[in-house]
Amino acid sequence: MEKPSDALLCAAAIAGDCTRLRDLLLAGADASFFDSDGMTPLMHAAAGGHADAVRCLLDAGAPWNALSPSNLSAGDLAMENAHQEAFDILLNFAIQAELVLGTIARRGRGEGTASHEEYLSDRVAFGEDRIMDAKSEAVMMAWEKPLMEAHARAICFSGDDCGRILNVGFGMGLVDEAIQRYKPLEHTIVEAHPDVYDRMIRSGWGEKENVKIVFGKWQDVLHQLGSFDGIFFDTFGEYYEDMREFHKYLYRLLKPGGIYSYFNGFCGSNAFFHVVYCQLVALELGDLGYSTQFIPLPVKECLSEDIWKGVKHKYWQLDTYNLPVVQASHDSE
Ligand SMILES: C[S@@+](CC[C@H](N)C(=O)[O-])C[C@H]1O[C@@H](n2cnc3c(N)ncnc32)[C@H](O)[C@@H]1O
Repeated sequence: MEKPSDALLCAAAIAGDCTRLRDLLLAGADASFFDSDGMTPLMHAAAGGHADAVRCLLDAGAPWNALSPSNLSAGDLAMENAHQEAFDILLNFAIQAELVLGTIARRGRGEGTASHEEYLSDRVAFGEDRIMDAKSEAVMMAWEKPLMEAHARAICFSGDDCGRILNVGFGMGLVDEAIQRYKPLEHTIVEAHPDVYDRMIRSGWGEKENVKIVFGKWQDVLHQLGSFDGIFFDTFGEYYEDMREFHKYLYRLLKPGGIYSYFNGFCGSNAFFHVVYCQLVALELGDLGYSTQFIPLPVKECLSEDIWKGVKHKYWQLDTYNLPVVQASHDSE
């Protein structure tokens, strides 16, 4: 139940009055209170750029990932208002929280999908501009073509020639079409869905001289793959934890000097959460000995409301896509 001190907490956060905030919190005010505008004290403090108040509220248990009615978190408000110090405090806190709890970490696409096994055993539907799963989630969409071309460019330029390339997740084959243009010596594609695999075979991918198709989940076939100059990872229905697991094998999958990239769709409907996940992945890859750079690509023009017709979950709503380019830290020095 709302207490009078809860509303006073918002007023103190708006004023950036830390002494008052601490007194109210000690007296039992609720740091996770939402006022009548759907704002928390932390959102008010962040929007006003009151860095000390942000710190004080986080220490008192204020939820960093609460969303306002317009889907903005405290971090989004600090970012929108260019309050660097408040933003940095929120970002560091969020990264630590996600490292421990992983509360917002889901996958890039298909947040509503019940289970990966279910996805793999259900039928998928192929359209002109999309592949849909049985639950009306988009498995892959044609608007991503320029992104896939950019990913192919990133992983196919690790040396003088394109060498051996691995793509995990065929989908519509957009990245693979782009990879083929670089004429790799060998191009291995791992795909786990029987319908997607059938379609690949029927469209002639099995007859390409430099292409090797491996049917199965990457988890089951990695041991037979060898090592590569370029790797792209883009699956569906999997969680951040799955990609993290894949990263553990990079040390033997990626040749020295090789480039790794992944579809960076994490938290694609909230700008701050997305930044948290860019930093989190970079941090965890850093611990494994890899450095990550993000190339910002504008995507606003690829997206219109129309393209999402019939799609349950709009998995991307941000104006900029951050394309990750990952290489061994000693290669990038
Ligand atoms: C988003 S699509 C890939 C799109 C692709 N990058 C393109 O350019 O069209 C994801 C693909 O990964 C496949 N997939 C999902 N889980 C997988 C797994 N564990 N191993 C291999 N493939 C998987 C899905 O069946 C789907 O075809």
